[in-house]
Amino acid sequence: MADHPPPPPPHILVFPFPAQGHALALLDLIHHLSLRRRFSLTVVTTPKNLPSLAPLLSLHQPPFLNLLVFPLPPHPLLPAGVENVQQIGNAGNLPIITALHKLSDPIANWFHSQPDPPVAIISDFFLGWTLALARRLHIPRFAFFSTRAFLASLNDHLFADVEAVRDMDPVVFDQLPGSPTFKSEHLPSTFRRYVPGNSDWELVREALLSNLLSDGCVFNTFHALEGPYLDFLRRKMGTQKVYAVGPVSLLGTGGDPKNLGDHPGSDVIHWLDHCPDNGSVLYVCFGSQKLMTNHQMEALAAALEQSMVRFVWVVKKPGPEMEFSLPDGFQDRVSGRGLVLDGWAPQVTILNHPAVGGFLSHCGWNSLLEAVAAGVPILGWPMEADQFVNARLLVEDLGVAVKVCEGADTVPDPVELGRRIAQSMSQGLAERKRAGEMKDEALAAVEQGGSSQIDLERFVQDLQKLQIEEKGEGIK
Ligand SMILES: O=c1ccn([C@@H]2O[C@H](COP(=O)(O)OP(=O)(O)O[C@H]3O[C@H](CO)[C@@H](O)[C@H](O)[C@H]3O)[C@@H](O)[C@H]2O)c(=O)[nH]1
Repeated sequence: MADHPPPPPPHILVFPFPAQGHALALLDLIHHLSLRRRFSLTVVTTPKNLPSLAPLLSLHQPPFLNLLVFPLPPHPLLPAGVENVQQIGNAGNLPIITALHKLSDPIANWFHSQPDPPVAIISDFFLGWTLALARRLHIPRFAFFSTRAFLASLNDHLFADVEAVRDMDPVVFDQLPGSPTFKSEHLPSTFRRYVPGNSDWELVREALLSNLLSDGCVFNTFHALEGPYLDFLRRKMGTQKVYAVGPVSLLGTGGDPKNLGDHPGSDVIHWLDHCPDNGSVLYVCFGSQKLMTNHQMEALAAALEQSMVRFVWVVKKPGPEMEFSLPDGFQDRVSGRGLVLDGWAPQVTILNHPAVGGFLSHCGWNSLLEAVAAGVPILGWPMEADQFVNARLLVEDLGVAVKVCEGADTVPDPVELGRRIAQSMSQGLAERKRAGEMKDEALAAVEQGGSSQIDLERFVQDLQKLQIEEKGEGIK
């Protein structure tokens, strides 16, 4: 008897959230899932977000990687043409989440028109409403977290009973591992900005609460960093389908900005190549969406100048036509030891350059993990979102970071910040040794037999079983 042809690869619908700090990590995971052609993935996006998928599309094509493009539904808080949080900063999260929710029906209609519809949805944790969509379509939903496992528990705890913590300060989380305590001003921005009864905010609240009710959760973290929180989530969700697969920046080049044609990175690498290979360069970057005020820029410029350290500083401009405000003559005075880059840099490549030995960061989770994976100590300036909570882990619990400033609107004292920078870049820094140890743990996690590699393979196998279940081939 002739052999049956192999079944087609499982079709999965993937829905990234259009913010670089969310999407790049999921693109790295998509890249990994697309390798060896084990899946047929359909990625939901909007027209203006297509360029950010270019690196992925240069590596994978249909039928293994497909796009499903919808115009972004309008929202009164979204200026025309804005489709990504990077364009308007953190305040863009709410209207973009709400606008994307309106794609529920169009996606369901598309699903029903497919000869081979998806057997699962993998979607960003800001898109928790996709759980209701998945239930409608009778398929499982896996939440992808571009941030840490602890944040999932924290958000769930905060939004489950808002009143219980509303007036508490500090807030004690005695049901979470380690019973952490945070000042209320350090809690995630989504919670601090939440307006009870407002329909957009209620959607966000429900979406965040849907994550731990989903069929599984995938985290850009690794066991050695967050073991107790991952175990807590497995108990809370009552499933082993909690996968820690990070650092995803080590998985491949799915979202690596160095592949983007309009963000050339060769000049900065060339510049770094001419610096001594001794970790003497400080890399300064505050993620993809934080726009600093002129006063903050001036203070930081003065601090960098006074520190006398070598540096690469990525400066985000207020608009394509606008200039950033640096003190007069600054670039001339730091010429040869400081490089200012306009808007975007190949961060992962820079962090892994041997000349780089420190990272002044806002403590966005991806930046932190990328620094950990590169063994670079962090000089933390947490500002908003989950950044205070992340800084706590890196500074107090793991000892790979020092805090040099805090607050989204803070204008640091240049003399003090310059002194802290100079001190932190010294070779004797204890955090430098710890960063080297954490790097070894991160690399071990993604190697064959490592915790993240095992979880990734579990995830792949669990997704493949769905196809077999769907085709009625016997997995119970
Ligand atoms: O010039 C740049 C700037 C950023 N990046 C990349 O962009 C990502 C930025 O992510 P992250 O460090 O997490 O910062 P944000 O863009 O600010 O991310 C948002 O989303 C994260 C979670 O997904 C949160 O942890 C942050 O607090 C929140 O601000 C990282 O992969 C960086 O490598 C570059 O490659 N080049």
